[in-house]
Amino acid sequence: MSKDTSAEDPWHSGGKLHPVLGTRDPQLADAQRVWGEDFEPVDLSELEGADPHLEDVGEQMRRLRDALTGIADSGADLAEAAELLRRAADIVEPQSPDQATRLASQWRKGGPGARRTNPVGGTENVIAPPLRAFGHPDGSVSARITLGLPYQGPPGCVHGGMSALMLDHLFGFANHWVGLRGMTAHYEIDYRKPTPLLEPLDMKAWVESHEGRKIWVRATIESGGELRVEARALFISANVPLPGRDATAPGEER
Ligand SMILES: CCCCC/C=C\C/C=C\C/C=C\C/C=C\CCCC(=O)SCCNC(=O)CCNC(=O)[C@H](O)C(C)(C)COP(=O)(O)OP(=O)(O)OC[C@H]1O[C@@H](n2cnc3c(N)ncnc32)[C@H](O)[C@@H]1OP(=O)(O)O
Repeated sequence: MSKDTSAEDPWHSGGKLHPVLGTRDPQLADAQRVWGEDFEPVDLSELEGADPHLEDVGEQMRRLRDALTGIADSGADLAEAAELLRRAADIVEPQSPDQATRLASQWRKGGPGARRTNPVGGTENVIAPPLRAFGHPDGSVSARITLGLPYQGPPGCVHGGMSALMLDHLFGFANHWVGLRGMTAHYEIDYRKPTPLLEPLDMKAWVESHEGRKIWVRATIESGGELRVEARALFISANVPLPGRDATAPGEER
């Protein structure tokens, strides 16, 4: 029988989590305008105050990411920016512990897990689309996001892999919102209509059914009131070893 590790373990945590402190939340007001004042974000783990400089670096890098994409034929002079960025990298790189150390530190007991850095919505991950999920009383979760040029696939459209990535992540939230968790085992996706860049996308995910270790989830992406993507997946409740923990850590349990 597994012991309850939920209080100390970011991978095993269940139930309602708490907001990430110190994180800017530009999407909450927008989402509440769309879905009503009572829609709450799916709470994330309460983290000790983020380093404001780290948040700021992330924000400046996202500004650059968005400003750089497609700039090539504009005549912009980037020489000074390149030099400043080289200096910034020269400052940060020597201070950054090796990746194995940073990985383990994310998964320490009571630590943040990968929430700050995951590739969907991680505020400290500059490649992450800024997805913010909201939990609904009916057990579903939703997110509204507008993606820019860095996420382009077909002309003017969202790359299908981005849609798949965001929905897979939203499945994780859908599980979590109803107290389940698992690994994606099987994932099927139908792209019904092109998904536009630069226009709001409304995503929804929910647990359809679950039995034993199997959790079936569904999700959709709509834009302009039209269905663009629908997906279904099977999650299997499973544990994975946590980086930096010894072999008797909860990752071994099932
Ligand atoms: C993710 C939770 C995070 C928690 C953090 C907490 C709070 C954060 C808040 C919210 C969370 C938000 C976001 C979460 C982030 C991301 C979500 C994305 C999730 C992923 O990014 S995840 C990575 C990709 N994922 C993998 O990397 C899995 C690799 N894989 C395996 O690790 C194994 O494959 C495993 C463990 C899946 C099963 O292995 P196993 O040995 O434990 O079990 P076994 O094979 O016996 O299967 C048992 C029964 O499932 C059936 N079954 C199995 N596979 C099937 C398939 N494909 N199709 C149809 N049926 C299948 C069997 O047929 C059998 O059925 P039956 O019992 O009826 O015979």
